[in-house]
Amino acid sequence: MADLEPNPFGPDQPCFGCNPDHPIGFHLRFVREGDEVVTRFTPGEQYQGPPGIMHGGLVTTLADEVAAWAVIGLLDRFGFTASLQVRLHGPVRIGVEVEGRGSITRHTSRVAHVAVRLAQGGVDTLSGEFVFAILDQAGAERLLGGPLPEAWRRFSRPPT
Ligand SMILES: CCCCC/C=C\C/C=C\C/C=C\C/C=C\CCCC(=O)SCCNC(=O)CCNC(=O)[C@H](O)C(C)(C)COP(=O)(O)OP(=O)(O)OC[C@H]1O[C@@H](n2cnc3c(N)ncnc32)[C@H](O)[C@@H]1OP(=O)(O)O
Repeated sequence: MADLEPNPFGPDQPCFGCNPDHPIGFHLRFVREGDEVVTRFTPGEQYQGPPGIMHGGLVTTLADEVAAWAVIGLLDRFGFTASLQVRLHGPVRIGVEVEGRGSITRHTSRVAHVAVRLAQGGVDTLSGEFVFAILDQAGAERLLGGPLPEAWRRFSRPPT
């Protein structure tokens, strides 16, 4: 098990899922366990939909972040979420630790497919399949609307 560098994109990155100082974000950190990235997160009351239950869209956001970190931590690339399919098997209870696991099911230099599972108390609450587009520097700059900071460039696909 190895801790992944918690903020490879630096202190100014704004991510809801993983910026450690985000005012309302998830503040996720990840470890690598073999071919998986793993996070643990206890949802607070601010993430409720129905009383006592985490909002399904936020559960999906949590899974999206796990999937994104599978690409970062296992492929050393940054992927932009291109599609996702999730199944919510059971409620995610507020105040109970969630374990999230992500792994790469297949990938090329341009696309990565990621499987995610979320569980509480060993019982699966979500399973999902995500597709990420891995862009070259020019593509990432077009999508982001400006130049990539130097430290982010190594996460892009080499130009073809
Ligand atoms: C890369 C440098 C580093 C950038 C770092 C950025 C930020 C860092 C800072 C802080 C962040 C830290 C952590 C963040 C962690 C997680 C955040 C979660 C992730 C996100 O929240 S991210 C935002 C939401 N996300 C979007 O905002 C994308 C909107 N969308 C698009 O912008 C386009 O839709 C795009 C670009 C996805 C595709 O555009 P496109 O198709 O024009 O691109 P392109 O042609 O290059 O496709 C390339 C290959 O992907 C294949 N492909 C595409 N889509 C596919 C699919 N659905 N299924 C199967 N294959 C697919 C094509 O078929 C082709 O494959 P092939 O080449 O083999 O034909």
